[in-house]
Amino acid sequence: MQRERLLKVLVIGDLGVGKTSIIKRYVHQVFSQHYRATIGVDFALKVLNWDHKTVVRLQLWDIAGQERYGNMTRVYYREAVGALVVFDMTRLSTFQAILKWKGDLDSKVALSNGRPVPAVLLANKCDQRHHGLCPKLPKLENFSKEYGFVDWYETSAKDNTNIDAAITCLVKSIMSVEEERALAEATSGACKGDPDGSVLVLPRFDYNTKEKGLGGCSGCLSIKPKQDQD
Ligand SMILES: Nc1nc2c(ncn2[C@@H]2O[C@H](COP(=O)(O)OP(=O)(O)OP(=O)(O)O)[C@@H](O)[C@H]2O)c(=O)[nH]1
Repeated sequence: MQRERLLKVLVIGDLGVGKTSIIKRYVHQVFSQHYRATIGVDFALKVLNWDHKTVVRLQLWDIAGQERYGNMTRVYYREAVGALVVFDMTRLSTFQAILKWKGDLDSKVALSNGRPVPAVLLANKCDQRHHGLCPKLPKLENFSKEYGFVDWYETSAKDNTNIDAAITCLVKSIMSVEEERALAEATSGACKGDPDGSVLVLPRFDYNTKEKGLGGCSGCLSIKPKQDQD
């Protein structure tokens, strides 16, 4: 029987960097030049046949760039297991904001062992490279390592460049964290409710009622939202 994993992934970054476009390209294979700012948060779901025994339900949370200074973000971040942190290659200010977004992420959600949730850095709109800031950017290879990103990609939602590759990289990283956790629990016998590791252990989001509930064993969630301080 196939196992199901529900993964909540955040897509964060400044206003207009292309978060919605990246999600639409990935989930629906479409792109629009038309810009309509996201209000609050939007969701998209993609189901992946990850391997012969696992189906991944990837829940992409499209968080409005304008929410950066809002009070709602802690709720959005809760129970996330990974993030795409996006900037626009043609706007330096959006790159300068990357560390604020990464800091925000790390301060609001962490793995149960206290480590940061996996995050991949996306330099979006690479089709506009000729108007871009490439010479002004630090080497993203070094930058992404230094600030704890799993990896980085130059992407274009418009041309469909590296969108699949970047998201697959993030999911791989999340799944390997999951495997490590499952292994640790199996060897320590910590998870009493799921002796054979076959139930869904991540939070579920009901798309019909828009309510969150826990799937499987609530005692062994792999992510732990930090305490609310708001
Ligand atoms: N050339 C080019 N334009 C892009 C790309 N991705 C997004 N855009 C354009 O950039 C604008 C903003 O894109 P959105 O996807 O709405 O940006 P967002 O980050 O979701 O914006 P907020 O919801 O306001 O935070 C739109 O006009 C898109 O068509 C890309 O890869 N290349």
